Amino acid sequence: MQMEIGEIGAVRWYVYRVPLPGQLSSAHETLAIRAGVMVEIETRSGLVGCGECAPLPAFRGGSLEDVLALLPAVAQQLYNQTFYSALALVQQTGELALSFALEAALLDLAGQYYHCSVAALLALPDLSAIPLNAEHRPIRDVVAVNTVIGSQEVGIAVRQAEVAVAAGFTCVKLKVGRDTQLALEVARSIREALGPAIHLRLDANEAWNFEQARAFLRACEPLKIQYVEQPLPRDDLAGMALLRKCTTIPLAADEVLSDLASARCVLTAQAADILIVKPQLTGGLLLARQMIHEASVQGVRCVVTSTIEAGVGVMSALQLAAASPEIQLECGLATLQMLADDLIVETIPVKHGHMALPGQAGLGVHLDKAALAKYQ
Ligand SMILES: O=C(O)CCC(=O)c1ccccc1C(=O)O
Ligand SMILES: [Mg+2]
Repeated sequence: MQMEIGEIGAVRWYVYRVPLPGQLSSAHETLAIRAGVMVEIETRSGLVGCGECAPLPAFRGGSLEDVLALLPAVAQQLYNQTFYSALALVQQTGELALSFALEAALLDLAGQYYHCSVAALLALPDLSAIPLNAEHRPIRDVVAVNTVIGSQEVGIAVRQAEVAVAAGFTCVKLKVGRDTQLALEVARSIREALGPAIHLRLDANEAWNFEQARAFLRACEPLKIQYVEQPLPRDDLAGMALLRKCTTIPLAADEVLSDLASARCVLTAQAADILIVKPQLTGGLLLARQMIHEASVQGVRCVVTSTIEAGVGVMSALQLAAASPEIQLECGLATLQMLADDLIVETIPVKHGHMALPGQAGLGVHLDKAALAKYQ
């Protein structure tokens, strides 16, 4: 059964720049401002879907300028298209972050049309045959999430971890820099301060070479580390595969993942225990869903994270996590409070280390036009 959502009548976009008042430091950079573009797709019947494109070229992928250069032509192509032909078009824009945004907007429209969440659509085995009148449900309504602490001085990191745990988080992700001695000291201090029950994961953001990573992981073994993200440079799949054999701490792949092909390379090389799936950077929710499925079939667990986008991007990623039965680990979605504004009308609360779907059709969020004007 094909959908009758109606033809696309308008595509609009809003460029934004939002500060991160507290900044976020990693081995890559210090993030102080986040720039992106919100998109809206409107059907001739008056449904409006939204999506968010927030490239992060310092991490991977193209720039916002690349996206803005492409967007007018892609928008032009979308006019008068029906749902499935539009979906096929947006999956190959040439910029993964733009594909993510436009696909999310289309899924938002489809969810509104079918009175179900985007998570429920993503949980369907086949989107090309959405059963009419079926009861569409997501896999779950609530997703467990971690807090994230930037790389910084020991005392500040410990205090931030304690505040997060007092607020109900049971999983803390710590960014660690190039200095493995300092990284060890911070990890040890946080473990001592929080006790043994809290899940503690580390993100090295490619900071180390093989010998540094091996020594660090060995020293970390008593600290009950949940996993370490991207200890080695992204290209070093062989190094990752070898490092996995040298430690009992699970290793996660992040920077190395872009499209589905890159994930398949990681799986084939047995280079990770866990994939960090950032739908903003992998080319869309449907592709990310496929990535999670293929990883799980091969015994590799997945974590969905934001890229510190505003509310539309974070909600898109939350819908993906809620649609994925394979995901048991806490997801990296509790990042909105780092931004000066979430640019949406709704708020997406984090309660006791969990984030809930809004219980609305589609994505369940709407652009805050006043906030977009303020941060344009
Ligand atoms: O995982 C999280 O909790 C937050 C997401 C995050 O850390 C991140 C956000 C933007 C870019 C890179 C990364 C990363 O995981 O390295
Ligand atoms: Mg990471």
